[in-house]
Amino acid sequence: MSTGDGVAGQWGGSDVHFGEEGGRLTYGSYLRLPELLDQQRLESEPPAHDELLFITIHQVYELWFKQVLHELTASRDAMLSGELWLAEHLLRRVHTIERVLTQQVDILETMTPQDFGEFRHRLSPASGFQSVQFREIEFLSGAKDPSFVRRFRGLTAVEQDRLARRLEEPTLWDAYLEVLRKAGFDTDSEDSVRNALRKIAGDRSQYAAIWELAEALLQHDELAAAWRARHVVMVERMIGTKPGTGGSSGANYLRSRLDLRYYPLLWHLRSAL
Ligand code: HEM
Ligand SMILES: N[C@@H](CC(=O)c1ccccc1NC=O)C(=O)O
Repeated sequence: MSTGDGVAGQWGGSDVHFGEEGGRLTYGSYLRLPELLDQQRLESEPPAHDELLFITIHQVYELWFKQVLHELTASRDAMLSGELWLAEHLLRRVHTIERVLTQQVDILETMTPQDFGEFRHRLSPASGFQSVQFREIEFLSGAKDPSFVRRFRGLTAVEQDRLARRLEEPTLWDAYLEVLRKAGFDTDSEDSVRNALRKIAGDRSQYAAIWELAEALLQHDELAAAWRARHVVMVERMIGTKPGTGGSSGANYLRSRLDLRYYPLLWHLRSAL
């Protein structure tokens, strides 16, 4: 309800107080800011100046991972229910978030290796390798690899359950194959899928929605690859060839993951166009 504030009131005049109507929801209570802003606890003692940045960056990543999972799950479901425009719309939002995720590396790179060294030794054996949401995104996208679940240490029951469910449920690629089947294509073998993709690519006016969806999936794949590439170069800049706190060989291990692609058939298609 309006309080009928005048111009003076709009600029903070004494008679008008914004945000007091009903006296219930506020900016801080809605966004749970007291809780959110109390979650940055440093391990270093005395406190290392850059550790707040390190924690904040990772927490922001995890918030965006949560959003990405929300959108990818809905995109997958939209494909399964035949709402192709919605599936594509949500994937495009994911692309925008993924670009931000890669750009965020710039912020972390304002930290020098010396300043990282002030608290790095406190982090072991914790590592980004243990990010459950990151692995959920990989599984949901199509790169299901149960060996990662076995290699995780210290997962809570809830986290174990989340990963187990992601291993069971359909991936984005499974959903795309369902789209192909509904459009009348045979998907029984890899060869038949290749043929379907070639046909779609060769007749975009007839298969516009299915083609654009494939392009959106490929874009998601490319943006994930760009993050991996950016991350490993940052790692080399920060720790050179040292082993990782998570127990891997470090940059060497990360380089072994650079060739990962969620949708190899969409990439192979390129050679046939
Ligand atoms: C100073 C910055 C960073 C360094 C030096 C670093 C280093 C590493 C290393 C060495 C690994 C291999 C696992 C191990 O620890 O043995 C790793 C994995 C990983 N890191 Fe980072 N990291 C940094 C920042 C980040 C950030 C900001 C994120 C964002 C969430 C992140 C996410 C990950 C993920 C998801 C993995 C697993 C990758 C995979 O298995 O393919 N890292 N990191
Ligand atoms: N694995 C990194 C440490 C690190 O970056 C990290 C440590 C704890 C939680 C998240 C991390 N981020 C990415 O791996 C290292 O070996 O220096």
